[in-house]
Amino acid sequence: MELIKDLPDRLLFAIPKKGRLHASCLSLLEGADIQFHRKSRLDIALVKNLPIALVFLPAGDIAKFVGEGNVDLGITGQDMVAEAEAEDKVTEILELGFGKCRLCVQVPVKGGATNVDQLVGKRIATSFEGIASKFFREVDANATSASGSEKKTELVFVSGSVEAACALGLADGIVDLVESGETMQAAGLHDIVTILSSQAVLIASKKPSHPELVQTIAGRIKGVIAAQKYVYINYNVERKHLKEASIITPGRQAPTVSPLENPDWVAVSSMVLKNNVAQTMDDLEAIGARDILLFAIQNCRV
Ligand SMILES: Nc1ncnc2c1ncn2[C@@H]1O[C@H](COP(=O)(O)OP(=O)(O)OP(=O)(O)O)[C@@H](O)[C@H]1O
Ligand SMILES: O=P(O)(O)OC[C@H]1O[C@H](OP(=O)(O)OP(=O)(O)O)[C@H](O)[C@@H]1O
Repeated sequence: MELIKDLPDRLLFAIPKKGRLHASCLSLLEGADIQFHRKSRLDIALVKNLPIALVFLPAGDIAKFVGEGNVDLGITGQDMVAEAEAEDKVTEILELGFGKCRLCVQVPVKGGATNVDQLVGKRIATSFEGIASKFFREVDANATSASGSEKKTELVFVSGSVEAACALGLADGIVDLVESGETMQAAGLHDIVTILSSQAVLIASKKPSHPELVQTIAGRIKGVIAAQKYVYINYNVERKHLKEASIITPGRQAPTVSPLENPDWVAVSSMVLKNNVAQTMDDLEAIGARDILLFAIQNCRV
């Protein structure tokens, strides 16, 4: 942290130093033209073309540091923000669309609890101590008011490989992240409750040192994300089908319509959502559109 004190004129931007979010963060930085060279094993890198210093930190620490104002800006998971109890201490600027997962209560498929009430008084292994204890305090309190018995669920802290805890006899259930469900299934577990859904977010401290730069970075990152979400479509269609075509490809404001030499036809171009683009092309073909071309958008501001 001493080094950071030597960087008063730069905005401090925290990036997960490894793990699930690291690679996507690097490609966002590249897309936003935030140029830096990270020297081997150094966790601070000066950005060449903007007054920013990147700080590479564990994803779990980023919410805390942004919340306390030690760094101005950061990327981490919403789960980490909740675990650090930093929801009110940071400004969530933007959901980034990657790192999507759910924090779930998981139990053994064979012989495990079928609902969380059956876990009252049992042992739960997790690395999400804060969220899990808050959740089970409530479960315990509800059970107490329903039955009068004052059993407390015991939390067992483990820092990784949480899914192994039940098989090792350490716990009767776990609280951990699920994305594809492969890790959970491989461990013979299934989820019975989702405590929260999460994705990576850009967060800022309440009083960033360079508020205008925060806006610049947010705008650039928004552009990169929008560019990943949309493609640009261009096609020719008979003028008499323009109304239907405009419904299929409405664009963000309206489609761009250009006249052709043949007055019965027009050329249309529009941004369309990438995840539905095959259906969009099928629908255009069905109304007689021709020469349908699709272009990747490298970057945009929308
Ligand atoms: N399987 C997954 N799919 C999608 N996102 C995930 C997945 N697992 C974790 N994440 C997201 O990535 C964040 C960091 O998870 P990761 O497992 O890389 O962290 P870690 O190993 O605890 O962190 P560290 O790098 O500090 O050791 C999580 O808080 C969550 O938001
Ligand atoms: O549902 P899935 O797609 O299988 O993903 C879930 C797994 O991903 C995360 O761990 P990760 O693989 O990042 O390793 P870690 O446990 O070392 O953090 C999480 O802790 C789960 O174990």
